Amino acid sequence: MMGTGKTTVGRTLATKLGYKFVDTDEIITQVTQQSISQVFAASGESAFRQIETQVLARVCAYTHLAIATGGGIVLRRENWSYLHHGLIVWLDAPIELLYTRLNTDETRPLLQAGDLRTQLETILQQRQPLYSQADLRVDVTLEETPEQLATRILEAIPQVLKKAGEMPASQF
Ligand SMILES: Nc1ncnc2c1ncn2[C@@H]1O[C@H](COP(=O)(O)OP(=O)(O)O)[C@@H](O)[C@H]1O
Ligand SMILES: O=C(O)C1=C[C@@H](OP(=O)(O)O)[C@@H](O)[C@H](O)C1
Ligand SMILES: [Mg+2]
Repeated sequence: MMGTGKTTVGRTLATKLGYKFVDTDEIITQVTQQSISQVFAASGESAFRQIETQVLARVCAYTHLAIATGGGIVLRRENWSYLHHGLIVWLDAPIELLYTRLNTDETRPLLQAGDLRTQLETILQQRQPLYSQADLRVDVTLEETPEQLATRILEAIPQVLKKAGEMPASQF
């Protein structure tokens, strides 16, 4: 979800892994030469989603890469086939934490109209079933630094891989 720390923690996680790092929003900004807000304003959300899918389709092919996506990446079914090239981490954060972080933020076009708490609740409710399809869920707390969160993710990954290895062939 927006504001959970994907961009920030993803970068730290990549460093810890010795991986390269990309953020799909940053690539979209580079390719379009526009901020995310400008893309939404000039071309609309649906055009943004199309570019987002194209970017994900490219970056998912790489190994040794940590990818931070935008929180809406889960919305298109097509994106899941690309996401599943890797291990999908869901940073799960309570509304209050998101509110604290995004209260004065103007860079997320989907949160600029109406009451922020209501907006966050509505979007999170719609997306929760999609986020829960991730391989690993990590609870985000206000106290933990990006560094600490990245360490916790790293520590949890072997368990996810072990579980996947234990799955009977019929699950695939
Ligand atoms: N663990 C953290 N502790 C404190 N602030 C954080 C943490 N993770 C992210 N932030 C801050 O919260 C805001 C949103 O983080 P960001 O990485 O952009 O989230 P996302 O990419 O998921 O939308 C940024 O201002 C970032 O500096
Ligand atoms: O959740 C979303 O629909 C979006 C999340 C944003 O990225 P972050 O999740 O990094 O804020 C950005 O892609 C765009 O504003 C739409
Ligand atoms: Mg981000």
